[in-house]
Amino acid sequence: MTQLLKGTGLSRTFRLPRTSLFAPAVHRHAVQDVSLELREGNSLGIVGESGSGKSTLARLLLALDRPDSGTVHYRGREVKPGRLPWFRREVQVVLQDPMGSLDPRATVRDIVAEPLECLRIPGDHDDRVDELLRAVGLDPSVRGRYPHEFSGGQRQRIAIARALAPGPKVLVGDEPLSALDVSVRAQILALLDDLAEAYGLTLLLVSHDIGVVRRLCTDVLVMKDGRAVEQGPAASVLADPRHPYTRRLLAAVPRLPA
Ligand SMILES: Nc1ncnc2c1ncn2[C@@H]1O[C@H](COP(=O)(O)OP(=O)(O)OP(=O)(O)O)[C@@H](O)[C@H]1O
Repeated sequence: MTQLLKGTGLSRTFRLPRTSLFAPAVHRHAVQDVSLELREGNSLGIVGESGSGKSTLARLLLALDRPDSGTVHYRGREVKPGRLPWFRREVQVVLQDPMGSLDPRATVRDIVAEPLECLRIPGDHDDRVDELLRAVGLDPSVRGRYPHEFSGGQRQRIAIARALAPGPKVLVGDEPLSALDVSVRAQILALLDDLAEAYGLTLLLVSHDIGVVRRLCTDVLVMKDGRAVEQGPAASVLADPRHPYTRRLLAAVPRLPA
């Protein structure tokens, strides 16, 4: 299977603001020496408690932030923050908060067409926007409306349509369901599952919800205090976790009575 995204020895430390004139500078090791591989057709779930470094790791892999050490490669080519049109066509992202990630002054048409225009992708953008809206379960007639006119779930559908616009191979989701009502989560989860199948997407999903990862991912990486404490096929890691932290995470997942 072709290797798509690869992170090697990634570390990122943040210097926190001093809390007083005399307090020593504090450094937060958000990600420490993490390596991972994403292979075509597989999907990787990054799980861990809040603050374990999941989003920082995702930002490094998306080349939205620069590691202090380590490298990111896509199909063997090194990726560094900067103008990366070739990489942005291949790897797209859906963030947690669809309201925060959609420009309130832009119409749905302009939001979904943004990557097509920024990446100068040829073709009829209006037709492509309509096709993408249909793919995410929205009627193309909504193209002239604004984000505030939609529910949270519909806004996340718009964000997903935008991410799919350039025809990416990899879709990164940073907690794409956690800002949504519980009733809507299952719908967006099913949509991501269907789209991954229909478009042959490789997913990289950051989630604190192991149920989501169990449903969508073939592989899992468990983060604790910035380190990857366990990684491997989801079926074996989630059925027979080796690390006590993974066991604790799994034990914290509420189970519905059969
Ligand atoms: N820009 C930043 N400046 C300072 N500290 C940061 C910054 N970004 C992240 N951190 C710190 O790095 C650590 C890891 O944060 P990160 O957001 O990656 O964790 P997370 O697992 O995604 O958590 P959550 O699920 O709550 O989003 C946290 O302690 C966080 O406070």
